[in-house]
Amino acid sequence: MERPRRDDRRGDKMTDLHVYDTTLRDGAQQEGLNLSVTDKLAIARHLDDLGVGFIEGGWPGANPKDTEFFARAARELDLRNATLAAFGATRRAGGAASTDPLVRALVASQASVVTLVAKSHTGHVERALRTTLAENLEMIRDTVSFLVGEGRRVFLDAEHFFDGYAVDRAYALEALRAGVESGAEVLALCDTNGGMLPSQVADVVHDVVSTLGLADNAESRVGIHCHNDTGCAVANSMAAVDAGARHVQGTVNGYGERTGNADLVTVVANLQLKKGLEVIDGHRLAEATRISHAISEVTNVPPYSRQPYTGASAFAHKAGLHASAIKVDPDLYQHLDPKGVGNDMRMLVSDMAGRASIELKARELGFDLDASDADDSALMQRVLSSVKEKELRGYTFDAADASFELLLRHELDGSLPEFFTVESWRVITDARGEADALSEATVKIVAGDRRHVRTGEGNGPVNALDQALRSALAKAYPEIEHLELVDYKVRILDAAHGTDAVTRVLIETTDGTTTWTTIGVAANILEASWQALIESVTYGLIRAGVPPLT
Ligand SMILES: CC(=O)SCCNC(=O)CCNC(=O)[C@H](O)C(C)(C)COP(=O)(O)OP(=O)(O)OC[C@H]1O[C@@H](n2cnc3c(N)ncnc32)[C@H](O)[C@@H]1OP(=O)(O)O
Ligand SMILES: CC(=O)C(=O)O
Repeated sequence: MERPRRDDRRGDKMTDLHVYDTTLRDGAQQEGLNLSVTDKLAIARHLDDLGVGFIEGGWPGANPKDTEFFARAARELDLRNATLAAFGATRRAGGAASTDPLVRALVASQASVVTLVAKSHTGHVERALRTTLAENLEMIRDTVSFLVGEGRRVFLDAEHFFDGYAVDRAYALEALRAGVESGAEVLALCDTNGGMLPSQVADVVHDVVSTLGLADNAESRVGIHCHNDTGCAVANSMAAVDAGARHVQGTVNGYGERTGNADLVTVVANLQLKKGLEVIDGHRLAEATRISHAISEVTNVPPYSRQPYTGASAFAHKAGLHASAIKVDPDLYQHLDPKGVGNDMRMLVSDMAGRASIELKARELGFDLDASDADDSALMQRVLSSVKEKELRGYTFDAADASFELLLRHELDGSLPEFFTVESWRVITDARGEADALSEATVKIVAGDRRHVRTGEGNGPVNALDQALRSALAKAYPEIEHLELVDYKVRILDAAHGTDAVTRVLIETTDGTTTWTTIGVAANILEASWQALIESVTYGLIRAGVPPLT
């Protein structure tokens, strides 16, 4: 086995600040997030593309999956930017690091960096470890020096550091000293319970840096690891860096135990784009939105639309007043150019829109309208009135871009391209004995010069309608085969009316490259679904460039 080189400095970036990712370890401690070895390898590749300095891969020896991850990583991962770190704990009380099976597993992982969680809070030493304060310091010294002797760079995660500092500052600092004196390169101060506020973090980090003499050029550095229980994980990380921390930990999308960890992308973007510290290559930061979403695909946790910088709504504008100023200069309502993090500005059209919103949205969709032209201006007013009137009835166009585009096209051309006419549709649902209920739909349409009558079966009425409609259109429009319904959402509006309430249906469709959403609103759930289905198909055929009947 090739011995890892302790002088491998790949994780050290141009600005002297480590960007240390723990998505695969602390991120994986999030409720409901479960990664296979293959998922972890895929995420590691994304993190390397993002340009982080270190990727904490997991805890080898603690479970077979993480052990296998490191074995496969050694064979399969060709990291260009990042260094892989193995996470583990100091040795057991009363034992020896050299014979501790979990410490040996860290060595066997072949990772050149080992991050050790160590106790620095007297109460945790006495009550959780159930050992003496002196033995805990010995556990740190023994484990760090053993791993350094094995050629590893050792980073120390001082667990519950801030709480421990409040209870017994001298002991918390003593735990760090034990690490430094044994060769630990990083002393990451952990806000394990996530209860700190930025001013507290700043004061403690400042004290640690000055008391232990760990300012800029010292061999060891102070790091920060924050949880988000006060909603301050990012702010606390920033405060720590301001106070002298030179190693910052976090996870992509803020995954982690309880309320999560500091979102590393937000921290990096703040450091880079707000404070001018080049902590990762600039062109890599411009991939951040794509990478954050790609990682969401792997974790199967839907992306949070309001995630700072990378969320779908991070640069989406709904209010008419905002749009009218953005028309003059996007900077008037944006804190930076979304391109810096690979995101895009979007205009949302709703009942809060004004004519400027319609003009900008139309431009985003490829229609050049000019507010100074009287005809265009009148058209924008008609579209706006139609949007507002429909939103009053339950439509919501900011969630249904494709339906808005159809409405706009209708106003522009006086009608929509007609691909088919609907004669009738109906659905029956049949339940027999213990078997699951099945639905059957019949659709009668005219497409081209022929009438098509088709039935479709499905596990629900909308599925059956979709099947029947596709079957009826397949001959005239073979392109329909590429369209797939990927999501269906129903909301009952004004529930106070019970079954008389209005139903809003949103349907998301894909053609394999793009997805779009259409909307239907009606008293009857099937009628609302049918409207959304018809718009989804119409939009799909327009996108595919299919010539209409009219
Ligand atoms: C703050 C953090 O998030 S740190 C990361 C936490 N992550 C995890 O716990 C996930 C992986 N953990 C595991 O798979 C298991 O807990 C293992 C394999 C590590 C240990 O499992 P077990 O041997 O069954 O022990 P168990 O989980 O019940 O208890 C943890 C033991 O580690 C000890 N321990 C806790 N922290 C440390 C430390 N920093 N150094 C040494 N020992 C420690 C505890 O005192 C306890 O000892 P005990 O068994 O003598 O009571
Ligand atoms: C080490 C770690 O994850 C913590 O203290 O939160």
